Amino acid sequence: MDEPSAAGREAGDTGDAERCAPGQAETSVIVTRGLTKRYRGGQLAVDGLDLTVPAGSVFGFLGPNGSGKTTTIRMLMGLIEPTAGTAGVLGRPMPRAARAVLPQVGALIEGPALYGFLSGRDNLLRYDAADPTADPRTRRVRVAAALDRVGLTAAAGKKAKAYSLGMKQRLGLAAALLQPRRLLVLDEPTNGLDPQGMREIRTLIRELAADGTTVFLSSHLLDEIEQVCTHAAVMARGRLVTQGAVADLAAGARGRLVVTTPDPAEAARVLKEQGVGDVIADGDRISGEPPARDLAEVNAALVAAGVRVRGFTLVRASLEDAFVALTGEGFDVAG
Ligand SMILES: Nc1ncnc2c1ncn2[C@@H]1O[C@H](COP(=O)(O)OP(=O)(O)OP(=O)(O)O)[C@@H](O)[C@H]1O
Repeated sequence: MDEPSAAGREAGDTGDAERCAPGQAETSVIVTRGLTKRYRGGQLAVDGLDLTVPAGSVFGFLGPNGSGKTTTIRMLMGLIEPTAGTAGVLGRPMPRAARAVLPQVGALIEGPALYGFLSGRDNLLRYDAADPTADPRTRRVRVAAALDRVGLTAAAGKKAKAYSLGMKQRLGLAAALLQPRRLLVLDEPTNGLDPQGMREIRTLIRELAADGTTVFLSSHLLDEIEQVCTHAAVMARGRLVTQGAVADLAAGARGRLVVTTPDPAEAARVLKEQGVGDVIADGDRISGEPPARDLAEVNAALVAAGVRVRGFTLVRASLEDAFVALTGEGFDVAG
Protein backbone atom coordinates (compact mmCIF):
# COMPACT_ATOMS: atom_id res chain seq x y z
CA MET A 1 0.00 0.00 0.00
CA ASP A 2 0.92 3.60 -0.03
CA GLU A 3 2.00 5.14 3.21
CA PRO A 4 -0.46 7.31 5.06
CA SER A 5 -0.27 10.56 3.26
CA ALA A 6 1.30 12.69 5.95
CA ALA A 7 4.62 11.07 5.31
CA GLY A 8 5.80 13.67 2.78
CA ARG A 9 5.21 13.36 -0.92
CA GLU A 10 7.47 14.17 -3.78
CA ALA A 11 4.70 15.71 -5.87
CA GLY A 12 5.77 19.27 -6.61
CA ASP A 13 3.60 21.87 -4.99
CA THR A 14 5.19 25.18 -5.62
CA GLY A 15 3.29 26.74 -2.74
CA ASP A 16 1.27 28.83 -5.14
CA ALA A 17 -2.03 30.10 -3.90
CA GLU A 18 -4.03 28.66 -6.78
CA ARG A 19 -7.44 27.56 -5.64
CA CYS A 20 -10.48 25.93 -7.10
CA ALA A 21 -13.75 27.80 -7.49
CA PRO A 22 -14.02 29.61 -4.14
CA GLY A 23 -17.73 28.97 -3.44
CA GLN A 24 -17.30 25.23 -3.90
CA ALA A 25 -14.19 24.98 -1.80
CA GLU A 26 -16.06 25.71 1.41
CA THR A 27 -18.87 23.21 0.93
CA SER A 28 -17.19 20.54 -1.17
CA VAL A 29 -14.13 18.67 -0.08
CA ILE A 30 -13.52 16.95 -3.40
CA VAL A 31 -14.51 18.34 -6.78
CA THR A 32 -13.49 16.77 -10.08
CA ARG A 33 -14.43 18.01 -13.51
CA GLY A 34 -14.00 15.90 -16.61
CA LEU A 35 -11.43 13.83 -14.76
CA THR A 36 -10.04 11.24 -17.14
CA LYS A 37 -7.29 8.64 -17.01
CA ARG A 38 -6.11 6.60 -19.92
CA TYR A 39 -3.28 4.24 -19.01
CA ARG A 40 -0.32 3.80 -21.31
CA GLY A 41 -1.64 0.51 -22.59
CA GLY A 42 -4.66 2.43 -23.88
CA GLN A 43 -7.07 1.39 -21.14
CA LEU A 44 -9.58 4.18 -20.41
CA ALA A 45 -9.92 3.63 -16.66
CA VAL A 46 -11.75 6.85 -15.73
CA ASP A 47 -13.82 8.72 -18.28
CA GLY A 48 -14.91 12.35 -17.76
CA LEU A 49 -15.69 12.10 -14.06
CA ASP A 50 -17.58 14.99 -12.38
CA LEU A 51 -17.56 14.21 -8.68
CA THR A 52 -18.70 16.49 -5.85
CA VAL A 53 -18.10 15.37 -2.27
CA PRO A 54 -19.88 17.59 0.29
CA ALA A 55 -17.98 18.60 3.43
CA GLY A 56 -19.01 16.53 6.44
CA SER A 57 -20.38 13.65 4.38
CA VAL A 58 -19.52 9.98 4.55
CA PHE A 59 -19.21 9.54 0.83
CA GLY A 60 -19.35 6.07 -0.68
CA PHE A 61 -17.56 5.56 -3.96
CA LEU A 62 -19.22 2.50 -5.29
CA GLY A 63 -18.59 0.31 -8.28
CA PRO A 64 -17.76 -3.23 -9.32
CA ASN A 65 -14.14 -4.30 -9.56
CA GLY A 66 -12.36 -2.58 -12.41
CA SER A 67 -14.81 0.34 -12.60
CA GLY A 68 -12.09 2.92 -11.95
CA LYS A 69 -12.33 3.59 -8.22
CA THR A 70 -8.70 3.06 -7.31
CA THR A 71 -7.53 5.00 -10.35
CA THR A 72 -9.71 7.93 -9.26
CA ILE A 73 -8.38 7.78 -5.70
CA ARG A 74 -4.81 7.71 -6.98
CA MET A 75 -5.49 10.86 -9.00
CA LEU A 76 -7.16 12.54 -6.01
CA MET A 77 -4.14 11.78 -3.86
CA GLY A 78 -1.76 13.11 -6.48
CA LEU A 79 -0.14 9.71 -6.99
CA ILE A 80 -0.82 9.68 -10.74
CA GLU A 81 -1.49 12.46 -13.23
CA PRO A 82 -4.86 12.66 -14.96
CA THR A 83 -4.86 12.44 -18.74
CA ALA A 84 -7.46 15.21 -18.83
CA GLY A 85 -9.73 17.17 -16.51
CA THR A 86 -9.19 18.58 -13.03
CA ALA A 87 -9.26 17.29 -9.47
CA GLY A 88 -9.61 19.64 -6.50
CA VAL A 89 -9.12 18.42 -2.93
CA LEU A 90 -9.82 20.74 0.02
CA GLY A 91 -10.16 23.56 -2.47
CA ARG A 92 -6.72 23.09 -4.04
CA PRO A 93 -5.76 21.55 -7.38
CA MET A 94 -4.18 18.11 -7.39
CA PRO A 95 -1.53 16.96 -7.95
CA ARG A 96 -0.05 20.48 -7.99
CA ALA A 97 -0.98 21.33 -4.40
CA ALA A 98 -0.20 17.87 -3.01
CA ARG A 99 2.32 19.17 -0.48
CA ALA A 100 -0.17 21.58 1.03
CA VAL A 101 -3.20 19.30 0.82
CA LEU A 102 -1.94 15.86 1.83
CA PRO A 103 -0.99 16.68 5.42
CA GLN A 104 -4.70 17.38 5.98
CA VAL A 105 -5.74 14.09 4.41
CA GLY A 106 -5.48 10.68 6.04
CA ALA A 107 -5.35 7.86 3.51
CA LEU A 108 -5.65 4.11 3.73
CA ILE A 109 -5.11 2.70 0.28
CA GLU A 110 -4.79 -1.00 -0.50
CA GLY A 111 -4.27 -2.15 3.09
CA PRO A 112 -1.76 -0.80 5.58
CA ALA A 113 1.97 -1.42 5.15
CA LEU A 114 3.09 -2.71 8.54
CA TYR A 115 6.23 -4.15 10.01
CA GLY A 116 5.10 -7.52 11.34
CA PHE A 117 8.02 -7.84 13.74
CA LEU A 118 7.18 -4.53 15.43
CA SER A 119 4.37 -4.00 17.90
CA GLY A 120 1.34 -1.99 16.90
CA ARG A 121 2.61 0.89 18.99
CA ASP A 122 6.09 0.78 17.46
CA ASN A 123 4.60 0.73 13.96
CA LEU A 124 2.77 3.96 14.77
CA LEU A 125 5.88 5.50 16.30
CA ARG A 126 7.66 4.81 13.02
CA TYR A 127 4.87 6.35 10.97
CA ASP A 128 4.84 9.40 13.17
CA ALA A 129 8.63 9.73 12.93
CA ALA A 130 8.36 9.64 9.12
CA ASP A 131 6.19 12.78 9.23
CA PRO A 132 8.51 15.79 9.13
CA THR A 133 5.78 18.04 10.56
CA ALA A 134 5.23 15.85 13.64
CA ASP A 135 6.79 17.15 16.86
CA PRO A 136 8.92 14.32 18.37
CA ARG A 137 8.26 15.58 21.91
CA THR A 138 4.55 14.80 21.65
CA ARG A 139 4.97 11.61 19.62
CA ARG A 140 4.07 9.12 22.38
CA VAL A 141 0.98 11.07 23.35
CA ARG A 142 -0.16 11.18 19.72
CA VAL A 143 0.41 7.48 19.22
CA ALA A 144 -1.42 6.62 22.46
CA ALA A 145 -4.37 8.76 21.39
CA ALA A 146 -4.50 7.13 17.93
CA LEU A 147 -4.37 3.64 19.47
CA ASP A 148 -7.17 4.58 21.81
CA ARG A 149 -9.21 6.02 18.93
CA VAL A 150 -9.24 2.69 17.09
CA GLY A 151 -9.57 0.53 20.22
CA LEU A 152 -6.10 -1.01 20.08
CA THR A 153 -4.69 0.21 23.39
CA ALA A 154 -4.82 -3.24 25.00
CA ALA A 155 -3.14 -4.88 21.99
CA ALA A 156 -0.60 -2.09 21.42
CA GLY A 157 2.34 -4.16 22.68
CA LYS A 158 1.60 -7.18 20.49
CA LYS A 159 3.57 -7.77 17.31
CA ALA A 160 1.61 -6.62 14.25
CA LYS A 161 2.01 -10.02 12.61
CA ALA A 162 -0.10 -11.49 15.42
CA TYR A 163 -2.92 -9.06 14.66
CA SER A 164 -6.11 -10.19 12.96
CA LEU A 165 -6.90 -8.60 9.59
CA GLY A 166 -9.38 -6.29 11.30
CA MET A 167 -6.78 -5.20 13.84
CA LYS A 168 -4.27 -4.53 11.05
CA GLN A 169 -6.85 -2.43 9.27
CA ARG A 170 -7.55 -0.52 12.47
CA LEU A 171 -3.83 0.03 12.96
CA GLY A 172 -3.69 1.43 9.41
CA LEU A 173 -6.51 3.78 10.32
CA ALA A 174 -4.69 4.79 13.48
CA ALA A 175 -1.69 5.70 11.32
CA ALA A 176 -3.94 7.85 9.14
CA LEU A 177 -5.29 9.51 12.29
CA LEU A 178 -2.01 10.49 13.93
CA GLN A 179 -2.69 14.07 12.89
CA PRO A 180 -6.09 15.76 12.85
CA ARG A 181 -7.49 15.35 9.33
CA ARG A 182 -10.14 17.20 7.42
CA LEU A 183 -10.56 14.30 5.03
CA LEU A 184 -10.07 10.56 5.27
CA VAL A 185 -9.75 8.55 2.07
CA LEU A 186 -10.24 4.83 2.52
CA ASP A 187 -9.92 2.39 -0.35
CA GLU A 188 -12.05 -0.70 0.36
CA PRO A 189 -11.52 -0.40 4.15
CA THR A 190 -13.42 -3.57 5.01
CA ASN A 191 -12.08 -5.76 2.21
CA GLY A 192 -11.22 -9.22 3.50
CA LEU A 193 -12.64 -8.63 6.97
CA ASP A 194 -15.04 -10.94 8.73
CA PRO A 195 -18.48 -9.55 9.69
CA GLN A 196 -17.25 -8.56 13.16
CA GLY A 197 -14.22 -6.74 11.71
CA MET A 198 -16.48 -5.00 9.19
CA ARG A 199 -18.78 -3.82 11.95
CA GLU A 200 -15.86 -2.43 13.93
CA ILE A 201 -14.52 -0.45 10.99
CA ARG A 202 -17.99 0.87 10.13
CA THR A 203 -18.55 2.00 13.71
CA LEU A 204 -15.19 3.74 13.65
CA ILE A 205 -16.05 5.49 10.38
CA ARG A 206 -19.32 6.74 11.85
CA GLU A 207 -17.52 8.04 14.93
CA LEU A 208 -14.96 9.86 12.83
CA ALA A 209 -17.69 11.42 10.73
CA ALA A 210 -19.53 12.49 13.88
CA ASP A 211 -16.37 14.38 14.86
CA GLY A 212 -16.61 16.38 11.63
CA THR A 213 -14.13 14.54 9.40
CA THR A 214 -15.31 14.02 5.83
CA VAL A 215 -14.84 10.37 4.92
CA PHE A 216 -14.49 9.23 1.31
CA LEU A 217 -14.53 5.47 1.05
CA SER A 218 -14.56 3.16 -1.92
CA SER A 219 -16.37 -0.13 -1.81
CA HIS A 220 -17.82 -2.75 -4.09
CA LEU A 221 -20.36 -3.62 -1.40
CA LEU A 222 -23.70 -1.89 -1.87
CA ASP A 223 -24.81 -2.99 1.53
CA GLU A 224 -21.88 -1.35 3.18
CA ILE A 225 -22.52 1.96 1.45
CA GLU A 226 -26.16 1.89 2.53
CA GLN A 227 -25.19 1.20 6.12
CA VAL A 228 -22.51 3.76 6.61
CA CYS A 229 -22.71 6.49 3.96
CA THR A 230 -24.73 9.68 3.74
CA HIS A 231 -23.85 10.22 0.08
CA ALA A 232 -22.66 8.01 -2.75
CA ALA A 233 -21.43 7.99 -6.29
CA VAL A 234 -21.84 4.93 -8.46
CA MET A 235 -19.25 4.04 -11.09
CA ALA A 236 -19.51 1.59 -13.96
CA ARG A 237 -16.82 1.08 -16.58
CA GLY A 238 -14.96 4.27 -15.71
CA ARG A 239 -18.01 6.49 -15.86
CA LEU A 240 -20.17 8.05 -13.20
CA VAL A 241 -23.63 6.50 -13.22
CA THR A 242 -25.13 8.67 -10.50
CA GLN A 243 -24.28 10.56 -7.31
CA GLY A 244 -26.19 12.16 -4.47
CA ALA A 245 -27.62 11.54 -1.02
CA VAL A 246 -28.02 7.80 -0.43
CA ALA A 247 -31.68 8.21 0.58
CA ASP A 248 -32.42 10.07 -2.67
CA LEU A 249 -30.56 7.53 -4.82
CA ALA A 250 -32.53 4.62 -3.39
CA ALA A 251 -35.80 6.59 -3.56
CA GLY A 252 -35.16 7.07 -7.29
CA ALA A 253 -35.73 3.37 -7.77
CA ARG A 254 -39.20 2.08 -6.92
CA GLY A 255 -39.64 -0.70 -4.45
CA ARG A 256 -41.37 -4.00 -5.19
CA LEU A 257 -44.75 -5.20 -4.06
CA VAL A 258 -44.57 -8.65 -2.47
CA VAL A 259 -47.68 -10.74 -1.87
CA THR A 260 -47.55 -14.04 0.02
CA THR A 261 -50.48 -16.33 -0.64
CA PRO A 262 -51.47 -20.01 -0.98
CA ASP A 263 -53.23 -18.97 -4.24
CA PRO A 264 -50.31 -17.73 -6.34
CA ALA A 265 -51.77 -18.27 -9.84
CA GLU A 266 -54.94 -16.35 -9.10
CA ALA A 267 -52.94 -13.67 -7.25
CA ALA A 268 -50.62 -13.19 -10.25
CA ARG A 269 -53.61 -12.80 -12.54
CA VAL A 270 -55.28 -10.20 -10.33
CA LEU A 271 -52.05 -8.28 -9.78
CA LYS A 272 -51.49 -8.02 -13.56
CA GLU A 273 -55.06 -6.85 -13.95
CA GLN A 274 -54.40 -4.19 -11.33
CA GLY A 275 -51.48 -2.82 -13.32
CA VAL A 276 -48.63 -4.48 -11.42
CA GLY A 277 -45.68 -4.83 -13.80
CA ASP A 278 -42.99 -7.52 -14.10
CA VAL A 279 -44.97 -10.03 -12.02
CA ILE A 280 -42.76 -12.87 -10.81
CA ALA A 281 -44.15 -15.93 -9.03
CA ASP A 282 -41.85 -17.88 -6.74
CA GLY A 283 -43.78 -20.52 -4.80
CA ASP A 284 -46.24 -18.73 -2.55
CA ARG A 285 -44.47 -15.41 -3.09
CA ILE A 286 -45.56 -13.12 -5.93
CA SER A 287 -43.68 -9.90 -6.54
CA GLY A 288 -43.96 -7.09 -9.03
CA GLU A 289 -43.52 -3.39 -9.72
CA PRO A 290 -46.20 -1.50 -7.83
CA PRO A 291 -48.70 0.42 -9.97
CA ALA A 292 -49.29 4.16 -9.55
CA ARG A 293 -52.71 3.58 -7.92
CA ASP A 294 -53.45 3.21 -4.21
CA LEU A 295 -52.12 -0.13 -2.98
CA ALA A 296 -55.14 -0.52 -0.69
CA GLU A 297 -57.21 -0.97 -3.87
CA VAL A 298 -54.84 -3.63 -5.15
CA ASN A 299 -55.12 -5.48 -1.85
CA ALA A 300 -58.95 -5.14 -1.90
CA ALA A 301 -59.04 -6.55 -5.46
CA LEU A 302 -57.05 -9.59 -4.37
CA VAL A 303 -59.40 -10.25 -1.48
CA ALA A 304 -62.48 -9.67 -3.67
CA ALA A 305 -61.16 -12.29 -6.12
CA GLY A 306 -60.96 -14.81 -3.30
CA VAL A 307 -57.15 -14.73 -2.99
CA ARG A 308 -56.12 -15.59 0.55
CA VAL A 309 -53.54 -12.92 1.33
CA ARG A 310 -51.04 -13.85 4.02
CA GLY A 311 -48.62 -11.02 3.38
CA PHE A 312 -48.81 -7.77 1.43
CA THR A 313 -45.66 -5.64 1.61
CA LEU A 314 -43.88 -2.94 -0.29
CA VAL A 315 -40.19 -3.83 -0.12
CA ARG A 316 -38.07 -0.68 0.02
CA ALA A 317 -35.84 -0.09 -2.98
CA SER A 318 -32.16 -0.50 -2.25
CA LEU A 319 -29.19 1.17 -3.80
CA GLU A 320 -28.78 -2.05 -5.73
CA ASP A 321 -32.21 -1.59 -7.28
CA ALA A 322 -31.18 1.95 -8.18
CA PHE A 323 -28.00 0.67 -9.77
CA VAL A 324 -29.82 -1.98 -11.78
CA ALA A 325 -32.48 0.56 -12.83
CA LEU A 326 -29.82 3.02 -13.97
CA THR A 327 -27.50 0.67 -15.78
CA GLY A 328 -29.76 -2.23 -16.68
CA GLU A 329 -27.05 -4.45 -15.24
CA GLY A 330 -26.66 -6.52 -12.14
CA PHE A 331 -24.12 -5.40 -9.61
CA ASP A 332 -21.17 -7.72 -9.29
CA VAL A 333 -21.37 -8.04 -5.53
CA ALA A 334 -19.11 -11.04 -5.30
CA GLY A 335 -16.57 -9.24 -7.53
N1 LIG B 1 -1.50 0.68 -13.95
C1 LIG B 1 -2.42 0.32 -14.83
N2 LIG B 1 -2.15 0.16 -16.14
C2 LIG B 1 -3.09 -0.20 -17.04
N3 LIG B 1 -4.38 -0.42 -16.73
C3 LIG B 1 -4.74 -0.29 -15.44
C4 LIG B 1 -3.80 0.09 -14.40
N4 LIG B 1 -4.45 0.15 -13.23
C5 LIG B 1 -5.74 -0.18 -13.48
N5 LIG B 1 -5.93 -0.43 -14.81
C6 LIG B 1 -7.20 -0.79 -15.46
O1 LIG B 1 -8.08 0.31 -15.33
C7 LIG B 1 -9.42 -0.14 -15.04
C8 LIG B 1 -9.90 0.46 -13.72
O2 LIG B 1 -9.13 -0.11 -12.65
P1 LIG B 1 -9.24 0.36 -11.14
O3 LIG B 1 -8.24 -0.42 -10.35
O4 LIG B 1 -9.17 1.84 -11.08
O5 LIG B 1 -10.71 -0.09 -10.79
P2 LIG B 1 -11.36 -0.36 -9.37
O6 LIG B 1 -12.78 0.06 -9.52
O7 LIG B 1 -10.58 0.28 -8.31
O8 LIG B 1 -11.31 -1.91 -9.24
P3 LIG B 1 -10.68 -2.78 -8.07
O9 LIG B 1 -11.70 -2.73 -7.01
O10 LIG B 1 -10.54 -4.10 -8.72
O11 LIG B 1 -9.37 -2.13 -7.72
C9 LIG B 1 -9.36 -1.65 -15.03
O12 LIG B 1 -9.77 -2.10 -16.30
C10 LIG B 1 -7.90 -1.96 -14.80
O13 LIG B 1 -7.55 -3.16 -15.42
